Amino acid sequence: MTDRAIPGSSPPLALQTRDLGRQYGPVIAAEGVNLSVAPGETLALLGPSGSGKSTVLRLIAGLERPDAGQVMVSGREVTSLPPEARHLGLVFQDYALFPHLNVLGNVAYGPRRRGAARIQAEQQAREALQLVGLEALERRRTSELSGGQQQRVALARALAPGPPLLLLDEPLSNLDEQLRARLREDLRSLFGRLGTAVVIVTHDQREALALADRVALMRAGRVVQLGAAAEVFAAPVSAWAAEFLGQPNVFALPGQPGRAVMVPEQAVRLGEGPRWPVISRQRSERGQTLKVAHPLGDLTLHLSAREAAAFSGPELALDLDDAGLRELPDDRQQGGGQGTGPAGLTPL
Ligand SMILES: Nc1ncnc2c1ncn2[C@@H]1O[C@H](COP(=O)(O)OP(=O)(O)OP(=O)(O)O)[C@@H](O)[C@H]1O
Repeated sequence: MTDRAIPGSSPPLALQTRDLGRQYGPVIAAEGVNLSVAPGETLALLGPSGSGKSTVLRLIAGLERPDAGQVMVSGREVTSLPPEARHLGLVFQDYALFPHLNVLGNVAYGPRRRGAARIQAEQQAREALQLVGLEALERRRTSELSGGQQQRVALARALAPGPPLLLLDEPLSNLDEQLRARLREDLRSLFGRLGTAVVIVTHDQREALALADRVALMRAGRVVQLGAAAEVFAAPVSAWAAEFLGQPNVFALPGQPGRAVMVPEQAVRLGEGPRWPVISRQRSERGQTLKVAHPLGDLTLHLSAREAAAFSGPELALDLDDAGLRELPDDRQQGGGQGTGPAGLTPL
């Protein structure tokens, strides 16, 4: 998949990868990965477990060497450089903080390593701690922090040297749902203020939609869709992509092998047309989740409390708005990206 062209006169892209590939024995972890991230832009690498997201991030970081392709950071080719020579901020899942250093010491570590004098490094560290709202805790030992606070220290540590590109691998994965939601908000506003380019790995669709300007959807080592976050979610390229992005109603088209149809809920008109049996009703946060036996397949519908009260019988009348349906290639049987072992990792 080709990313957009680089205009000649604009500032260099914060990141560009060209045909990046990495294989582990028979497993193709990344293949033909072309990404670009403009300064200040956030790109999410989204995909199921085993689809190659972390591999791509490690290749960008220099923690792994690619078998093929190139990595450019701020217009400079860095493919053969070690991580510390790439001037990147890294926050990985196991964000090990240094236990023998306090919060300030942890965050000042990066600038010190880059040659800053102690006073200057601590100044940069304090600015980074302020960005993540932890300036009051600079003297704390890291073992005396909550999980969310440790996560913020890790982020401040990555930000302190002022890297033009920040790489985050599932940065919210070890936190409970409430904290995740709060940090998601914080990160979004932080990215907006910083102007740093960000690549964030996530398998969580909501996180990608909340944080990223653009999304690269990965399956079996390949980028299968790349675009503005809202567009990717609204217009998935295939039945597999639609289901992974959370569309419950994707059905094989009868008599048309390899073709499927996606029925977005906006295309369902309740209370008109033929009546279909309701198979199940479940209470949800918003109202009710219904399953309706429709000739296309079992339709899952989310009704508000008011709609649920209005349509409470054993049957539901509904009509589909043809213009709102999307016909898609049905690639769901091709396997890959579910982390189910080599058989599930054949590239598309
Ligand atoms: N060091 C390694 N040795 C062998 N195989 C590896 C190695 N690292 C990754 N793989 C394999 O490469 C594939 C892609 O892994 P990767 O960790 O990049 O996926 P991911 O999308 O980040 O998954 P997750 O969301 O579970 O972290 C997987 O099949 C994985 O088992």
